[in-house]
Amino acid sequence: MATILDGKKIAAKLADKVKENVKRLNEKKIYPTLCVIEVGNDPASKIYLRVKKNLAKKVGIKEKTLNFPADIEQAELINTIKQLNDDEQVNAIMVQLPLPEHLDQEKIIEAIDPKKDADGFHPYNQGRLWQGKTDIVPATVRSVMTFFDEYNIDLEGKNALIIGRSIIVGKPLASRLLEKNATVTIAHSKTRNLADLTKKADIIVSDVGHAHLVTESMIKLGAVLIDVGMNREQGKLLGDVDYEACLPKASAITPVPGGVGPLTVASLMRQVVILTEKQNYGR
Ligand SMILES: Nc1nc2c(c(=O)[nH]1)N[C@@H](CN(C=O)c1ccc(C(=O)N[C@@H](CCC(=O)O)C(=O)O)cc1)CN2
Repeated sequence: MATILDGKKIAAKLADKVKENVKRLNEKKIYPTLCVIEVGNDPASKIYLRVKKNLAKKVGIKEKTLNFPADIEQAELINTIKQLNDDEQVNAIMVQLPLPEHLDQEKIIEAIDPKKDADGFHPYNQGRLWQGKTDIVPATVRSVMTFFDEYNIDLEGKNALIIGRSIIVGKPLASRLLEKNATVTIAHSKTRNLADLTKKADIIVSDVGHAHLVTESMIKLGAVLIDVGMNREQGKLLGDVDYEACLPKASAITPVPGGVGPLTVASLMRQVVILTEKQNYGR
């Protein structure tokens, strides 16, 4: 039976640490501030933003959300980001994804000052990550790596399969796993015979948004399964991994909900503190 990797427990531990970090900054009259940009009224984003707001308040991070209508013009959004880049009261900026289709996500992310890039999605920070500089890391990637640390899951020489090649998870995670000396494969929508790859994997991280894509017959005995997928079906939240069926065969597994999600939000708060500390280095 697999060890259940408890995202809520690890998130609470990380949040306590972040709260201490914030207290220390406050003693120097530094008040970490996160500005969140929300475009439109996507129901799932609303849930995630509420979780972020609540945790920011709990750990003492100042948070303000700017909500724009779904039909906002790209130039106006980029202009707002530029103003936030210049605002000394703002330490960290993030744009909640997904964005409405008429907006160019790449251009919007590129408008964020890399020094205030809470998500670590800016090409400059993604490039630094590939060079092994691990201070600014996308929150979901930080969350996945924290599970390996907290549960002493050794990565050296292991076959790690990432399913999904987004800049939010798949690509930056590959660089972190390589740093830890795993042998990394990235599968994606055009991959043939996915099961051939999953059966050889010691570690599988799935982020494709396809409910129960990874089944019991596709994994090897003792595999570590990290499920980033979040699929809402008939009011239920399901992961990319068939959790119940894989539980007896895996050695460790994250549940959905209660796995990667909560730890991602705590990791974002950690990232806000890191950005604030870097901006105030020497104070
Ligand atoms: N700018 C960003 N946009 C998005 C990101 C991101 O990292 N940056 N990731 C996801 C959404 N996300 C954070 O923004 C996120 C997803 C899930 C959770 C979470 O706590 N999930 C709970 C379940 C909550 C529910 O009931 O739906 C869980 O897994 O237990 C938090 C944040 C896409 N966009």
